[in-house]
Amino acid sequence: MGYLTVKTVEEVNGILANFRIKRQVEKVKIFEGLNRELAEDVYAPISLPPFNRSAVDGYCVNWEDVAGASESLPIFLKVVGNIEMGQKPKGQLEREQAMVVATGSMLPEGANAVVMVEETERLAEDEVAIYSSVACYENVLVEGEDVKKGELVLAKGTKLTPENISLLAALGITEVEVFQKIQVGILSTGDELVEVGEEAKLGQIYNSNGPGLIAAVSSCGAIPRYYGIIEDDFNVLKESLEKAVKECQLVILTGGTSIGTKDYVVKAIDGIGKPGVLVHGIAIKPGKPTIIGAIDSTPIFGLSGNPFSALLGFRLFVQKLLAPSKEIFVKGKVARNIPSTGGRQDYIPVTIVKKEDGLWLNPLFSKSNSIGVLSKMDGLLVIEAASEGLEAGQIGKVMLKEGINDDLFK
Ligand SMILES: Nc1nc2c(c(=O)[nH]1)N[C@H]1C(S)=C(S)[C@@H](COP(=O)(O)OP(=O)(O)OC[C@H]3O[C@@H](n4cnc5c(N)ncnc54)[C@H](O)[C@@H]3O)O[C@H]1N2
Ligand code: MOO
Repeated sequence: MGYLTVKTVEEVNGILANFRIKRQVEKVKIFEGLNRELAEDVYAPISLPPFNRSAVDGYCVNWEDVAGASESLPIFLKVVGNIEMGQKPKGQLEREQAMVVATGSMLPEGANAVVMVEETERLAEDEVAIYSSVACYENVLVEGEDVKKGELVLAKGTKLTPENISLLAALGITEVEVFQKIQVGILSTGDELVEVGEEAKLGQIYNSNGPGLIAAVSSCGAIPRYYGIIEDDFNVLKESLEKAVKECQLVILTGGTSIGTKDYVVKAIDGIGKPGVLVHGIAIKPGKPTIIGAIDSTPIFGLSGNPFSALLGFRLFVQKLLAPSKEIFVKGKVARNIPSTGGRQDYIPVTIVKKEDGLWLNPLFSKSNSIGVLSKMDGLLVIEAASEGLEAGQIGKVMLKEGINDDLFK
């Protein structure tokens, strides 16, 4: 596998599309199900509503008994009882009878409409005047009109939202099978790194990729498992990678992707199993030496150690597997000429200014090692590989930074 056989982003996306991460299944209580992905089809065990219910406060009747009733020509019915909320009606409703119902009460056999209380007058304990006619099933929530027993209500793969959880509860379902969250191993490589909180001596730098990637993984709904800083030693790296591959369903390494004497990531991946390294070198800037491989069904990403490249590699490739279609793009005019080397997709940090004539994009100075600029930017301007840059005033496409209020730019 040669480093110089650089693949295009489209080719890489084609490879990623064939990845199938092994997902375990677990049962969770619906109270804990928010944002989890169903691992089973859910069929309705009961209908909704489960029985005919009144939609209003009033009197349940047989609609034919009150046909033609009006203010000037009321129809008188015999009141034979009250239906309490949550109670099964005692007996059925005979013709020319009425029962008092509340919004949500179960209707008795024989009742097929409800007259609202304001269209009636109670004349005596056992008599009510009805001043308005009703159609069949008027003011009735009919059994099964919302969901039919046996119907497929939520398909496997559906993400549980508050609405879905409410539906499961309405159906009396307390637990569902969901996919376990994907566990993502994160390994930082580099002898120059120290963990934040420790003392960085001259020549050393803080490991910023580790915490950044932990956060990026969490924001995709996966579980980060951090394996710390791995020294630049082939055997140590191989051992640590092997452990992470065993314990996780996806692994990310940063650093050691280039072709320096201590860049062991390619060798380590190829050394622990098949298919091994599939990509080494992608036509993007920054992030050219990005590595993608797999051991059985566990994808492994070797992201460049450079912080900008590492986080870009995460968003472009790792995120495709963990949380596809999370990206939000906007278009705007570039404020200055922006040259770009053709043949590589170029990502340029920009701030976005909203003016009367639309959005304007101001490029920010950056290198692949930049990190301060990533917090200042609003997003990354994408210059396609076929383009050699954009002239001031030309339209460009920006991938918005995560968490930015995209309403500002609509
Ligand atoms: N002779 C060549 N040298 C390099 C090439 C090349 O084609 N030929 N490519 C350059 C490019 S482009 C990139 S990108 C880098 C890739 O470097 P590595 O992935 O091997 O990463 P390192 O060398 O370990 O580190 C690069 C840079 O990033 C800093 N770093 C590393 N890890 C972290 C971390 N966890 N937190 C913060 N910063 C980190 C590291 O100190 C270096 O400054 O290779 C070029 N070289
Ligand atoms: O490809 Mo590298 O990430 O530009 O420095």
